[in-house]
Amino acid sequence: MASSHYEVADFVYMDSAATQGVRDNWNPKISELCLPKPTKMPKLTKLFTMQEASQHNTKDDCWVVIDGKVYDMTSYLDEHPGGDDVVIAATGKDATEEFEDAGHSRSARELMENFCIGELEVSSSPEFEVTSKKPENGYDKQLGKGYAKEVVNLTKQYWGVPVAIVGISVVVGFLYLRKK
Ligand code: HEM
Repeated sequence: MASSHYEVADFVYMDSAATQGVRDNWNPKISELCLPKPTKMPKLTKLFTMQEASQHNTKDDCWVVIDGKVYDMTSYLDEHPGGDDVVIAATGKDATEEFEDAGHSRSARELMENFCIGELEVSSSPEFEVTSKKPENGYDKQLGKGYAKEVVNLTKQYWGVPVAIVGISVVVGFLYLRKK
């Protein structure tokens, strides 16, 4: 009988006498030998920029971005209990707040996974300023056809550090001069 199970066993016999013990107790299932468990297969996620997602903003082609994921709602618009206009108005931006404000049920959240087509590229989130020219400093990340000015964000986040350094230097200098 030539089944895949026997073909694998024959291959072991051809190996060497050292495999004798292994061979005698050899009874693997073919699935255990060759194939990774399907649950461990990596999932490929398509990434979209906000620029790209925002081009799908009509009744016939409607994508929304909710919580970092991109949903193609075109086929569901007519059935959407909240209407199509609210959804179309929420295209081209992060619609998480609007989605949450509508108080969607658990079944709505399960249903929406059927429309997920990918994820948003992190560097394309709206807090990044988009410029068409590549800036010269090293902080900027590429974003679709433009460039995200991450330096704007870094400045916002770390402005306190230089201010603290300057403040401390002024106080120390002042005390030093007074002592003299
Ligand atoms: C794939 C995405 C979405 C799915 C599957 C979905 C599904 C649903 C469902 C099933 C309901 C009925 C109530 C419930 O079961 O929660 C609903 C209501 C509603 N949805 Fe959505 N929705 C989606 C996206 C959005 C977005 C992006 C917005 C707004 C920008 C929105 C606004 C609303 C509103 C205003 C209601 C009516 C709530 C009410 O009348 O109480 N939905 N949606």
